[in-house]
Amino acid sequence: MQLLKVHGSQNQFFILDQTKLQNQLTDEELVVLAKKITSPTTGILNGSDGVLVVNNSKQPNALGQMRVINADGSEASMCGNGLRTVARYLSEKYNQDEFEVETLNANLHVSKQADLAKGVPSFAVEISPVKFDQKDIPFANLGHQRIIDQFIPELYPGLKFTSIAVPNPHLISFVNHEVVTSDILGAIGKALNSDNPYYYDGVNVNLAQIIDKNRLFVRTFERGVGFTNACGTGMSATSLALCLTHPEMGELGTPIEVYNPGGMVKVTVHYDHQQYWMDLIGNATFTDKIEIDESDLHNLDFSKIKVESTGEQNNYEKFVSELPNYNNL
Ligand SMILES: N[C@@H](CCC[C@H](N)C(=O)O)C(=O)O
Repeated sequence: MQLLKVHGSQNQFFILDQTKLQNQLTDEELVVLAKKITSPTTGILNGSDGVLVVNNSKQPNALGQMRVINADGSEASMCGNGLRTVARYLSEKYNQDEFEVETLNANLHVSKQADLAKGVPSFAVEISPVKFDQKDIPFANLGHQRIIDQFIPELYPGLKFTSIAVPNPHLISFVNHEVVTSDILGAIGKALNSDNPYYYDGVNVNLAQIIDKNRLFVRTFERGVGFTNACGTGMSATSLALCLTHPEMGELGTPIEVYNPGGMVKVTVHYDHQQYWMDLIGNATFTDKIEIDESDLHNLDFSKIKVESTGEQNNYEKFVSELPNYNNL
């Protein structure tokens, strides 16, 4: 059995293709596997942010199904960076360049794109459905049905927030460089992802600096994970928030470059039939192939694994070294 270690903008995952197993892992086994394999101490290759589970899809138009298990064992409805890597995996498995992938709430369109740089494969993935209402995100006790560019001192004094489900839940604030690189992200992220009266299911928290027209730098504290190098749905939700709250800086229908601590993606925000949706384009990098016996996978025994590097990480690092650096953390 082969696992893959992959990343999109250094948002790290293991891909587990359940269709290759004689006996598929149960949901309970997936939870304990995710908790162990993603940990920097008990996991493989310094862990990851989550596990992407590939299954056959029963939907007629989808080439496969992706489930997203966060590092803490919770299941997310979507993962934008992860979907790019699953899109590449299915594209190579079935030799198709454009298709749909079933996710928890929707079948999403994906397509192979030109390499971002030499040896840096790239995919575009649809981010939708987009929702704004309290019940769809969800949040409570904030005195709003929708949160779009509102000061909410209960969440953090002096910052304006926007909250969007894509369909996993996001909270976004546009801030200056000092704030984006400060420990405020951790303070808000930890408060809203532990027992709290506002985001009672947790929320992905994104702080964004507007660098220029159609150019952002975004840091994310992820629900079920913590600090991450990048969050694809977060950067997509933040690009939509930019178009809504700062239309002079973010244009619908035009690629927005979103820099993050792990690299850069491009997000195009669309508005059709009274619905928003986004295209997220970025790398889909496979760093390592991991051979593990199926029985060892069930028993969570990583002691006999064989790891083979793909060599793609060097290409990715060269690509990142040529990007402008807005990080300065
Ligand atoms: N990293 C992801 C989002 C993963 C899910 C998130 N932790 C949640 O629980 O909503 C991305 O790239 O979108």
